[in-house]
Amino acid sequence: MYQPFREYLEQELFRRFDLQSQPIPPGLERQVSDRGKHQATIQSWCYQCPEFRKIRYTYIDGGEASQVFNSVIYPSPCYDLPLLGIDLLSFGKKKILVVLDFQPLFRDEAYQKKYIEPMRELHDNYPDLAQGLEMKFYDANQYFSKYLIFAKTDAETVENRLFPAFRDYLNLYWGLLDRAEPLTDPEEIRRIVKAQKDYDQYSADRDPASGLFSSYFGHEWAEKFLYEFLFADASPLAVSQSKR
Ligand SMILES: C=CC1=C(C)/C(=C/c2[nH]c(/C=C3N=C(/C=C4\NC(=O)C(C)=C4C=C)C(C)=C\3CCC(=O)O)c(CCC(=O)O)c2C)NC1=O
Repeated sequence: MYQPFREYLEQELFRRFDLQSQPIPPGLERQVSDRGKHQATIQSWCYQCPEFRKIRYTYIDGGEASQVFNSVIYPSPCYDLPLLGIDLLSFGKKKILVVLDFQPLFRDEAYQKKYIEPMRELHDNYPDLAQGLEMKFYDANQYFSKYLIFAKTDAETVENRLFPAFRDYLNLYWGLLDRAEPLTDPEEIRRIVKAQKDYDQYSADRDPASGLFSSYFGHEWAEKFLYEFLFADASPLAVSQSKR
């Protein structure tokens, strides 16, 4: 269902950037689950280039039971650009949740003006995809912008509305990168390294997918996938481990 989104992202990346494949820890790149009623395959890709220190995306194909396309693009720490975050989910055809955002590293006004305000026009063009839903797992004020795409929707809207929105948001993101001036002050660069690391820790601790991974591929695999691939700069919390 979301394969055209993955293909489009991939084409854009290869066309615009000089990508280098990055290794994915053994066993995490591809996995097949027979645990559920339906077989599910999870596959991931990882690259880097001078502009982006980590580009990762994952596709879960569980037939009609589950289709997921998830991606995070981390700019090189000499750019204070937001992360590009994509989470497109479909469970059993009826439950379709789509999220797409430029995930801000900082919340000051200058940052908002520079990176978030430019999203406003797109956001306003897609009111059906920007439903202002409440978040249960995450804090909407942390690492999310006010102009994100966040909708509970249907397959037709995914095809006819989300796909053009996806192209528009991606184009805007590449444009922001084009206009961004690389930082040279080591202090400023360190601040970005830290902010991206904090994002990983926050996201790993709250990721609503960990139960899904565990149910398909087992707890051990799920922990490894979360802390060694998806959010590799996060460390497992003692508390959250004992909770699980
Ligand atoms: C392969 C990894 C991966 C998967 C499969 C995944 C799935 C995933 N994301 C979810 C919600 C969500 N996901 C996001 C957003 C994001 N999530 C992101 O990983 C990114 C990059 C964004 C940013 C666009 C939001 C905002 C929600 C709703 C959570 C809430 O209500 O708090 C949910 C809960 C759906 C529900 O029952 O309501 C799942 C299972 N998350 C993952 O990280």
